[in-house]
Amino acid sequence: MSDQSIPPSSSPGTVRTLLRILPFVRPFLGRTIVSFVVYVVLVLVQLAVPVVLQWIVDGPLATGDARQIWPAAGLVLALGVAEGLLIMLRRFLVLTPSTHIEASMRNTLYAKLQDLPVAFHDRWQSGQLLSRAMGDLGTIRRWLAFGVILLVGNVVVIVVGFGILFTWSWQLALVFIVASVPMWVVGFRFEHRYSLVSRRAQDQQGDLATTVEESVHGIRVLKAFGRGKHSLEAFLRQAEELRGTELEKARSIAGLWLWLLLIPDTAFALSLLGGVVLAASGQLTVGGLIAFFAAASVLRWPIESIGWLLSMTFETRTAVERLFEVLDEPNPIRDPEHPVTVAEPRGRLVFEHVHFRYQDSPASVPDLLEDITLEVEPGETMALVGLTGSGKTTLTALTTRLYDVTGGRVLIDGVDVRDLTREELRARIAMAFEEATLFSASVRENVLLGRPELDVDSPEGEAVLAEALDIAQAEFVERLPMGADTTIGEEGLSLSGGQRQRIALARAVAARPSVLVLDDPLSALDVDTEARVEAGLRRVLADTTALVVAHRPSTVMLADRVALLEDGRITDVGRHSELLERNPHYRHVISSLDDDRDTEQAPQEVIA
Ligand SMILES: Nc1ncnc2c1ncn2[C@@H]1O[C@H](COP(=O)(O)OP(=O)(O)OP(=O)(O)O)[C@@H](O)[C@H]1O
Repeated sequence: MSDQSIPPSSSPGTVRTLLRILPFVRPFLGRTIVSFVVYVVLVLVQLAVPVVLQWIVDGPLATGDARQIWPAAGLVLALGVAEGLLIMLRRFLVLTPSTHIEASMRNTLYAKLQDLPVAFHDRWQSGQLLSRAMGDLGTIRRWLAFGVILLVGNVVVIVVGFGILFTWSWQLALVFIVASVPMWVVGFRFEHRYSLVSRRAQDQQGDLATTVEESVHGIRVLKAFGRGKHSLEAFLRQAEELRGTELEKARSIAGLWLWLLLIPDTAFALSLLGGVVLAASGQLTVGGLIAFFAAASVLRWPIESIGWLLSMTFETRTAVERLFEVLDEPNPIRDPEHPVTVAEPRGRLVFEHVHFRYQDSPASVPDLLEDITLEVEPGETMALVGLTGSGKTTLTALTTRLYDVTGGRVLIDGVDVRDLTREELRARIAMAFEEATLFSASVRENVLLGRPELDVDSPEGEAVLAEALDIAQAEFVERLPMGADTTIGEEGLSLSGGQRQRIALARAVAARPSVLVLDDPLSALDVDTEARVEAGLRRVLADTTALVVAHRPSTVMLADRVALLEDGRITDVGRHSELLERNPHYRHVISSLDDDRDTEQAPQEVIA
């Protein structure tokens, strides 16, 4: 089971949980109530047929008055037509609201996922989120369209129906009701068992979705390492587990069904016995007896349906719980109540006694970043250098609040980044990562992602695009089948690692930020292309502040100054040549970078 599950026993009751979707339902509450009323009227119309029957049997049939038969038959026909029309009306009324409600919940969930910080996404499996956005919301929609209306409607109808039965014969009605009581006991016992197993099944579906997603994503690795069979076996194990849980669910429902069929049948049989005795002793008319059983037959479906409606309701409760586990997730990285704006953006980036530790790191482990103080002046390019795992990527992530500092401050142009709205902050600082993520959209849309104010097809958009592609040396775009309009990303054309990185770099450049944060975005490029990209970047970086994580000596050469990160601390800052001269650890890092990444370039060339 996934980490995200909570045992239903520790969660609030079913009704309270289900009521949480009320804000989404409220705009359609009127229509939902009307469809509920229509359903109750529908079943009451069905219940009216036995009343007419009784009247026919005890009236015209008993007296032999043929003239009254026709109006009675006409009434039964009218009731049948009314029933058909009401069924149509009910379906029409429920379908539109339920799809709207599902869409609005899905939009809210998506917006929440976008808003939640990276730390949340670090913890949650994507399949679990996917299964909530698709499967769970579908379950809620089906319940809103049919489940809740049938459930509440059927309960009302059962109560009214029992009332009618009482007016015909209180003795028979009593027998019928008493004999039905065990059904409610079975229903209550079912709730707890079914909630547990239904939660487990929904979590396992999420885990399975994660496995499918991961293996589709990592298909190359699986094939390259010949792990397809192993991965299939693991998948089958998980699928088998889910099948077992689904079977358990089905068995649980089957057990309930047994009682839900057996009990009304027994109640029926007992009242039939009593009815015959009452009719024989003259305490009940024949018409009354027929009407009683006709009405009891109409009540059979509402009584029997309670079983699956209950299971549907408990499944929906689980779906609602799973939905709100995400929607309730607090977001510590929020916009300030009284945001400040940077009056004159110049691009001065300052880390002031910054501390940081990941949320899940044990208390015994020291902070990952300790007392970082670093000033990057406007227009300056600062390279961050350190051994692998020293915290370079983490430090860059603090600039745009992908994570918040746990101590100290990050300032841009003198303003704490937490005092700006996230929108303003992320307009001031653009990032490019080593792992270039592209979206299923055209090259143009991917590159201009950070310029929402620009019409992508306008001449201005075209100019920004051309300049950014030129700086990133992404001239290959012209040779794509539809140039910059070619769809790339998962649904489009596959690009090489280096091509992807250049598009991502162009995206960061096109955002025209005051500060550019580059986390080793040139790692997949060959030396020649890297040199050309660097020349292009030098033009941009001349008036843009840049913080560049360097994994290659050649990237270090791009920088005005270098900050050396050693075990989470900045231990030296200075020009590359100065550091080489005075800092043995720097020499060690540079030569190890050289060995790791740049075997084709001699160390002397770099140091020179
Ligand atoms: N999301 C995360 N949650 C918990 N720990 C993390 C997370 N991301 C990174 N770490 C840990 O933080 C440490 C520093 O990682 P970071 O990626 O910042 O180092 P780096 O210097 O950029 O490394 P590299 O040069 O290999 O890219 C590592 O020990 C890593 O395991």
